Amino acid sequence: MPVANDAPGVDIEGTDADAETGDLPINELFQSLQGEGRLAGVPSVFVRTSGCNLRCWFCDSYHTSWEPTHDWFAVDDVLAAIAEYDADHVVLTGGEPLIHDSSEVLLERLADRGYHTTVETNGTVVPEAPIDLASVSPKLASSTPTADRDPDGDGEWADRHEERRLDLDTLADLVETYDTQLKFVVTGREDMAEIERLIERLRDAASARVRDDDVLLMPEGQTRDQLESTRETVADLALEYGYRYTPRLHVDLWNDAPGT
Ligand SMILES: C[S@@+](CC[C@H](N)C(=O)[O-])C[C@H]1O[C@@H](n2cnc3c(N)ncnc32)[C@H](O)[C@@H]1O
Ligand SMILES: Nc1nc2[nH]cc(C(=O)O)c2c(=O)[nH]1
Ligand code: SF4
Ligand SMILES: [Mg+2]
Repeated sequence: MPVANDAPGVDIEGTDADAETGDLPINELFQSLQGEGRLAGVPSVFVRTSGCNLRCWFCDSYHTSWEPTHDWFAVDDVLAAIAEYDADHVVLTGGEPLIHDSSEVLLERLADRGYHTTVETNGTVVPEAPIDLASVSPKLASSTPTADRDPDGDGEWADRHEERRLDLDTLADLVETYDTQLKFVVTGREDMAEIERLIERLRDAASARVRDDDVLLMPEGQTRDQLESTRETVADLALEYGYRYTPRLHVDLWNDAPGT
């Protein structure tokens, strides 16, 4: 599916056209190897919705967050596009896929058809839908688009991002409801205190167990060159703290090429 350039805007709360028509704003749909997390290396079809309720300064999917582009597709057409590929695994990502009500419909239909589903989410929304692996990436303070790091202006999103990025009850609800991995984008050692504190609070708040194994550290970097300077530090931190390390296989393999 092509990336559209002149589609109508996406309401950041996900309460716009999709609520009325049941359509989803799709930025891209492609097959690749899952590049991140527990299922890294597994051939998967990626469905990338457009629109996000956050604005990480480092977002590697700029055209779903800072400057969203998409075409609107009926859920049935998304399913037909997925069926074109010989794949058992589907990854629903974005943008933030769970701001769209129709993502729940898509996930129901994918489960009916026997697909294994992973949802890549920032952990601010709890859906009512079947998900095999909730790949939750809670956003740390180092993700906030302060004026000096805003890719698109002068920090006008910083306060909203800061207010929304973490909600402990929502994270607890997610880990209680789904098989969950917690995948943190790590920019450096400074992030570790916040991760440790968050995991501690989540363990207190949630009735489900959160194992060290469920916590993954992922180096920040949109390109091979950027990863070159972060990956070893993050690998060392995983060893030091006893959490998992996850590579960004797709970036190692294909750099920042679209549709990978
Ligand atoms: C584009 S996001 C879409 C899903 C959801 N909005 C989220 O953030 O989890 C997909 C994954 O890429 C990660 N990511 C985005 N930009 C990144 C970067 N510059 N370096 C490393 N990971 C990044 C996110 O944390 C998330 O795990
Ligand atoms: N190959 C590949 N693996 C991924 N895992 C999570 C991705 C995402 O953008 O959510 C992603 C992606 O964009 N490409
Ligand atoms: S939450 Fe995900 S899609 Fe949204 S800006 Fe951050 S990385 Fe990008
Ligand atoms: Mg990606």
